[in-house]
Amino acid sequence: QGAGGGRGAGCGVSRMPGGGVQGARCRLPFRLVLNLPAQLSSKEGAKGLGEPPATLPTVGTNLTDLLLQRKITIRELGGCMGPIWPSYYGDCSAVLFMIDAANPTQVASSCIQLLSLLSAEQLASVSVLILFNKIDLPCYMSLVEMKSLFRMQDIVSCAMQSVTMVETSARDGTGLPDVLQWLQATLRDPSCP
Ligand SMILES: Nc1nc2c(ncn2[C@@H]2O[C@H](COP(=O)(O)OP(=O)(O)OP(=O)(O)O)[C@@H](O)[C@H]2O)c(=O)[nH]1
Ligand SMILES: [Mg+2]
Repeated sequence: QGAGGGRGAGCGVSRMPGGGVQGARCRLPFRLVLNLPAQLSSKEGAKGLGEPPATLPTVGTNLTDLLLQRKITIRELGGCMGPIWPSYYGDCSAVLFMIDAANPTQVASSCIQLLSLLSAEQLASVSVLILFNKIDLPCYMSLVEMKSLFRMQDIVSCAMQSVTMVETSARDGTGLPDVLQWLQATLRDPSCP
């Protein structure tokens, strides 16, 4: 999800250029992280999110620092980088798996990618938040529809991880306070790696 809207100076968030991996441009309905509003900081909490930043197509990988209880770095990996996602698993404390809820043609490939991620040994003790994004679009699929299409009940009951789901719009900011609360609670948990 376009993480290029960096305007972090003085507001608790800084964005850095990508880590050097620049994949070919392609659009897939899933990726690992999201863009959070630049106003995000531990002082302001979920109530101070303000206007969401602009969204942009994902190119390669993007890094964003958030100041919560401590500094955390969010790495966004584009869907087309799926083959090299595992190289980042070892350094991961939480996973945000973002799905394009307005793209029914890619549900199957998103589901396969999700299953592969959930079955990775290195992520066995890492909590996972699934974001059904783009719910601002008129054609988006509801949470009930997405859960049914993904057979989410089966996936969650077989997963080693704690799996949570939320509907979001990176465009208008819907659901982002929930994402922030989940991140804070997850990272506060002593069992978080
Ligand atoms: N309407 C709407 N558009 C969004 C939202 N999030 C991102 N976009 C836009 O959707 C377009 C495609 O972005 P993505 O769906 O992230 O696809 P991509 O970045 O090309 O590829 P991946 O992130 O690797 O899947 C871009 O122009 C984004 O700005 C959203 O919540 N709502
Ligand atoms: Mg993207």
